[in-house]
Amino acid sequence: MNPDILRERQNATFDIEKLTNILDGGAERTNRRREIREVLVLNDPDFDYGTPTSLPTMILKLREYGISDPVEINWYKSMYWGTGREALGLHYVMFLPTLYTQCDSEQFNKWVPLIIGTYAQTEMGHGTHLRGLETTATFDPATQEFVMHSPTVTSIKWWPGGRNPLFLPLIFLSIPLSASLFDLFLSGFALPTCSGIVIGDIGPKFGFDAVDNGYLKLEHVRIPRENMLMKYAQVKPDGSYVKPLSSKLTYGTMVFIRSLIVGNAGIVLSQCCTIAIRYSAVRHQSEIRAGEAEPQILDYQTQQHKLFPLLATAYAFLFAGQYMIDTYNRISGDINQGDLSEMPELHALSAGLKAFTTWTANTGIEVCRMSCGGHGYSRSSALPDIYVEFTPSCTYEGENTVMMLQTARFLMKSYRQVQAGQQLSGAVSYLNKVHHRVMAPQAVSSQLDLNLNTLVDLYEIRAAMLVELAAQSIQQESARGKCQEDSWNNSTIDLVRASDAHCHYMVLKMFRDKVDQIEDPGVHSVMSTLAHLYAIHGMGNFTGDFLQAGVLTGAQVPSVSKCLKGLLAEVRPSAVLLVDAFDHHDKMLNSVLGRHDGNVYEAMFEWARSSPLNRTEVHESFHKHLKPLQAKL
Ligand SMILES: CCCCCCCCCCC/C=C/C(=O)SCCNC(=O)CCNC(=O)[C@H](O)C(C)(C)COP(=O)(O)OP(=O)(O)OC[C@H]1O[C@@H](n2cnc3c(N)ncnc32)[C@H](O)[C@@H]1OP(=O)(O)O
Ligand SMILES: Cc1cc2nc3c(=O)[nH]c(=O)nc-3n(C[C@H](O)[C@H](O)[C@H](O)COP(=O)(O)OP(=O)(O)OC[C@H]3O[C@@H](n4cnc5c(N)ncnc54)[C@H](O)[C@@H]3O)c2cc1C
Repeated sequence: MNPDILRERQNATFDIEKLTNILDGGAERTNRRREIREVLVLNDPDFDYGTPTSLPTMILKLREYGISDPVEINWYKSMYWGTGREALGLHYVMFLPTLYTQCDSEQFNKWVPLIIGTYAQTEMGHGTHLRGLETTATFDPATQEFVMHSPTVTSIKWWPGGRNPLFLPLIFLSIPLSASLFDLFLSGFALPTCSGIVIGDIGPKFGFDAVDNGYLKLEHVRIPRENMLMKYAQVKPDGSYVKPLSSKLTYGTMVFIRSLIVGNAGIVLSQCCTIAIRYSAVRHQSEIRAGEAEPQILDYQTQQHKLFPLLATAYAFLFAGQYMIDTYNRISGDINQGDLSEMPELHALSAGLKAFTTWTANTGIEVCRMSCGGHGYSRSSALPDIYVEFTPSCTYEGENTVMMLQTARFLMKSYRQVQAGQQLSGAVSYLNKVHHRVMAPQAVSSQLDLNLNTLVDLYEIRAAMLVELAAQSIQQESARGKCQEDSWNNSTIDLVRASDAHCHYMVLKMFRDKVDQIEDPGVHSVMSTLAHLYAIHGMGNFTGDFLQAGVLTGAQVPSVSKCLKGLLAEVRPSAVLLVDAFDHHDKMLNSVLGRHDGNVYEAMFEWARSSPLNRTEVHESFHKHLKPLQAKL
């Protein structure tokens, strides 16, 4: 083991295993996760980590081991595929959940165990604006069929992931918005068995290469009436349409995946922090005091300022992810029972947190990569690949700006309800104080009050102020004679800013609530420090907001920076231990820089020597191109 890493792991001030248990949701789940990882994947003789693993093998293994719990399936798959994406991930996270939530019982029994499918909603001309989708589904009572048609080039379905040319059951969204299971069994390779179908691949992408994203053009293709998913809406044999309780029930799968993405952002950021902080513990460079040995780069304050707030953010997002999926499960259970009362809040929370966490993590991955210098740019670090695979999450499942505006829509509606004298509950209950002017800035002492509860209150006041400012912008636009839509559009910068602040407050509040639940004194202390660091770092980034909200004075601004520096120094001794607690296995991280043993250089040399470019002493291109050229000179 590298001596630096060894030293970093001595004198731990908290029980790492207990922190890992908290992240997993208990010691039993940690043990089960490790059993799946060590016994069922790594020690499985059929599993050769060096070769691409096949989906059928994985599915048969899951059945052989009796793994059916979605969380355990995800543990198995994440070990199986490492940090990359799996080819048919969309089948698991969108196609199946749509069947589970949108099929009536007869359809469920008919399709769920049998097919692998994709989710074809986006068209070349529309991804965000679902009410703009052009694909038509016209019911023909004479034949009891839907005629599916792509009337324009912009209506061609574009992006469906895992568009396996062999067969292609699709969840299809078409006008009127309904989800029809569009069974499309193609024989041969991409040669449709029935006329009217044109499919193909949309071509090379920025990354996401494990997933083949395709296109699908339909020319009056007929599918049975029974292929419309009929749990919430039905078309009867006589052609009459039974409306769903809410047209937004069709959007349910997107809410589910957005809820998953929140925790996934925390996982990906924790992977990158593990790599960058372990590497920063073993990398020595330059000097702090002349004549002394080159220090660990983790001892540079700027390196700590790059990485430790991200470390705190990774923990914050992991806890937010737990809260999000628990909230999703609770409210979707109510929706299943016909109680749609909290559906708007679930949509606003999942949309906002999906955007907030993916934007932050996306930037954070790049900070981690650049903090590793040149070696961070090497594929051996795994950081470039992690970035390339994660960055589309800011676009798919709801483009982030649009998602923030959806949350803003809910905040404005809530603000208007408070103005009308209603009492709010739930995540926006803090807006009640705005109406009663209880939100007046607290008497801010000359010293920064570092109590975590106080910091949460300050974030709450900041969010409320920005919600009120956005609402006032809309009112001012209206007062200038703008119509409602233009007043909204002319305020969208303020609206996104208000949603961002609302999400920031929510994440800090969840972090504080999780810390309050931690009983072990050592773990509580180190997590409390990280929560403070998360809050103070945000206050440093958005000082203007806190000044504008009147909860920070100009005289206090220097103490924000001073406090931040103190917290960085406080985290320093525990940094490696805090990433160890994420418990990412070397095989899954697949990073020379992030190895648990810290033996980076030896591993990097081996990694480079294994490159195909080094298979021969002299590359064949010399003999093929340079040598003949030299002979002519
Ligand atoms: C295990 C780890 C997993 C990690 C992640 C793995 C990733 C896998 C790979 C993923 C591959 C990608 C797949 C895709 O991208 S699939 C396609 C995704 N597409 C979208 O998300 C489309 C985004 N657009 C929309 O959702 C809607 O168009 C939008 C919400 C933006 C607008 O809808 P609409 O125009 O119909 O509604 P309005 O804005 O007019 O609002 C009207 C009211 O409806 C409410 N509303 C809107 N959506 C919802 C909803 N989903 N639930 C509840 N309510 C909703 C809205 O709030 C309005 O209400 P009020 O009138 O009361 O204000
Ligand atoms: C890797 C990847 C995988 C995908 N997989 C699938 C899949 O399997 N199935 C599927 O159906 N789709 C899939 N998609 C498509 C994805 O869902 C869409 O790209 C996404 O919904 C964004 O829509 P868009 O591309 O139309 O972007 P647009 O909405 O055109 O965004 C372009 C710009 O317009 C802005 N904008 C749009 N509307 C507004 C507004 N109302 N207010 C302010 N600004 C606005 C956006 O903020 C953005 O800056 C995938 C996409 C990617 C990148």
